[in-house]
Amino acid sequence: MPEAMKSPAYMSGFGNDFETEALPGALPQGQNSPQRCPYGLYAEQLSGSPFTAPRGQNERSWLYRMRPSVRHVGRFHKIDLPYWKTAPHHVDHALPLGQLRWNPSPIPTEALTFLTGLKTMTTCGDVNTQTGMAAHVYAATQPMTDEYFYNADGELLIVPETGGLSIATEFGLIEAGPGDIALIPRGVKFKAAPVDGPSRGYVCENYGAKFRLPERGPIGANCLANPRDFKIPVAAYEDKETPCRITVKWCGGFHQTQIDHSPLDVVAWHGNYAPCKYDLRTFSPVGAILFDHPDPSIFTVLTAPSGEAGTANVDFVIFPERWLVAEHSFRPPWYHMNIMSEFMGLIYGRYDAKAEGFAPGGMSLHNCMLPHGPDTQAFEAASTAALAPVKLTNTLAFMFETRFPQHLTRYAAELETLQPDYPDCWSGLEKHFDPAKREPT
Ligand SMILES: O=C(O)Cc1cc(O)ccc1O
Ligand SMILES: [Fe+2]
Repeated sequence: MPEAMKSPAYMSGFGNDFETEALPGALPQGQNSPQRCPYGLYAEQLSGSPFTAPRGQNERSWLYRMRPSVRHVGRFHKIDLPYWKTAPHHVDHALPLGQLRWNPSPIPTEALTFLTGLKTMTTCGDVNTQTGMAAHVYAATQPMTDEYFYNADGELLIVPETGGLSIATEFGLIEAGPGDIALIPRGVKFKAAPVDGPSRGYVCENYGAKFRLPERGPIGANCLANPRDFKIPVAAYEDKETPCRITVKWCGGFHQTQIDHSPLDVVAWHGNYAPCKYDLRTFSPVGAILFDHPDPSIFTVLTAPSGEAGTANVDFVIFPERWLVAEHSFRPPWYHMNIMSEFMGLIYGRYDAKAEGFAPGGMSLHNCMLPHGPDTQAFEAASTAALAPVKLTNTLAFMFETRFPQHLTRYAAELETLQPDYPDCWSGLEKHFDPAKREPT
């Protein structure tokens, strides 16, 4: 009988209704809640949407476990995770408004877990009204061995950039490396361990409605993120009777409880509320095949709606490898100001609008209505380049784009990796206007 989760195995399909059992016959058939469950398990429902949510958005799973969650979680004491901040979070730094960019933080040498190594860069919205999000960075050098966590405040979209994470959840084991994302729904217990050396990356904590696949509209039934490329773990459990700690994040506070066993004791489960992983390199981009630069919404991998049509609580957008073929066009992003707030990171390679200064593991923040666009070098190169088809290779940037203004934490404002001269990247954009000369030079 497996006592610990060893190697991951997955099922396919975003939001499907799955059933999986780690022991034969562990999953009750034909009903959810038999008088007595197989193997002496307890039945427990985990609801990710209100019971009465419309069928298409109704999300819940049934878990068959050694002990109900009430035996894992309760009798808390408060703990402090001082770098993990939650909206609404009052501004406690002196940094004025501006376009911001940070170099990557060095990988730490001290012992940090995914939890203790997580630091908040921005927050927005309000966790109490289940709106908004937080953008975090994490650096983990140590596994969460007998430490478990769940987040009542939102789901976690984890974006590894260096090293990978092995994430043991109640639903089974997920491994995610650079180029993958992992999505851990609100309320799902897990522990994370770095694999391949220390792991560094980004996290979007989504306080709002769960991430879902965007509509494809006239694109049709295929391309962008295809549902079958989302991988959902098969059931796997720990049967471990050792002292363990569970930390719960609840409305911005951290609460801990001690137990004498592992909470990852789910032997079988069925339902459509489950963690998953996705390889961003399986995203099939659709773009401009004749001229002009489309809005980046064509690269939306997942969207968390806000309730107002087309106005996301947060979109997760990527800028993957792709061909640039547009004729008589300025191919990089245009200069723009946006009502939405854009937090960006780089997983590998270079970003075409900022070939220098935006490094893997680094970040930028272009907040609500703050102008930005290609740096001087990128503008000049793209304005004069021969417009042959060009493949952008070795590049994977992403954006957490939210309808809410993003407020900087003190940690982010005072980070020594903040680039004080970032706005200078546009200072070479000179006036070329000449009323006597219509033809561009
Ligand atoms: O600002 C950015 O670099 C992100 C971005 C990319 C793009 O192609 C169009 C708009 C946009 O905000
Ligand atoms: Fe932008």
